[in-house]
Amino acid sequence: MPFLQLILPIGAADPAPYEDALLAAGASSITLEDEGDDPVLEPLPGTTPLWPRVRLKALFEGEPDTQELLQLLRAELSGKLAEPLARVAFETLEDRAWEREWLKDFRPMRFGERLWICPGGQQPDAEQLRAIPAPVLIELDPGLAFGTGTHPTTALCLEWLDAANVAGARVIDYGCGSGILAIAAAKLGAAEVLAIDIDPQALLATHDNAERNGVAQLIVARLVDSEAESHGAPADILLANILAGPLESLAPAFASRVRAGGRLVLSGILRNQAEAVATTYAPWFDIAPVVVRDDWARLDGVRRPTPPPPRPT
Ligand SMILES: C[S@@+](CC[C@H](N)C(=O)[O-])C[C@H]1O[C@@H](n2cnc3c(N)ncnc32)[C@H](O)[C@@H]1O
Repeated sequence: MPFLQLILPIGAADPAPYEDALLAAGASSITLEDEGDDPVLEPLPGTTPLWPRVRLKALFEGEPDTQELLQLLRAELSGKLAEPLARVAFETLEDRAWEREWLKDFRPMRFGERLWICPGGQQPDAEQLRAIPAPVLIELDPGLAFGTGTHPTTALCLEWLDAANVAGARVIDYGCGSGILAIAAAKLGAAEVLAIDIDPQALLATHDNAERNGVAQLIVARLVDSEAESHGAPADILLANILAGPLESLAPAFASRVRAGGRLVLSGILRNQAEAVATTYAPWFDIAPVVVRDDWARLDGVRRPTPPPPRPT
């Protein structure tokens, strides 16, 4: 299936409303880049720019009508917010081009002390491996899904997993993409992992990668809708590398899905969005100081016990 890629330069404006509008219009993934040399737009009042100029790239499955898509986005973004739509561009990505896009810079990479992510068929140098007491190798082909480790948001989660004790844990990977975090958790000793996504391609990739790594029996992959009504016991660890907007909306749901004392890891958050996301989660979680890499922030926290209801007087 081809993908339509929408390229939207937003200058120095806050990306959050554009991410929300693109998700509402059906985007299955969004990335942000430094826009480089394009002309500058004025920052909106009260916003802090991430880079001097930012460009969003959003992927839509199939061949949606670009005029209808623009109408939807205009309806979501009124007034001054809609101005950058005058500079929007579209391109069609065939499946194979999209796969190559993720794979082009993909070599075995190490995260933390032990974790190696290896693209299909490649191995780290024997000498590099000898230096590590108990290396954990993950063979990965992201297929059409996000998650190779090359993105700082994924790297921040992999490093957290490497440093954490996940042995015997019940883990949720919310927004699993390629399954990279679910598989890392399983290979580091998690007892079971529930991998959830809105994108069927992500579930396929997670399933294939779990089999490739011999951990398919530990990982259940589910579409978000089919999973929502039937969730089981609260998890020991919930990881979610999505975007700030959906993470904020999901806070009450995540609070109900992590046991008291359980751990939460949130990624996909821009540095300047971290404080707002932390505040949203503060009613349920003790949030540790933010960890930042290349303008991306990771938040992690521990679920506080829910206080018992007040006794009737
Ligand atoms: C940035 S990728 C992360 C993939 C992988 N977990 C990683 O860390 O590299 C975000 C994934 O979350 C999924 N996603 C986005 N919004 C979601 C939502 N509201 N519920 C569930 N999954 C979502 C996307 O389809 C995508 O596969």
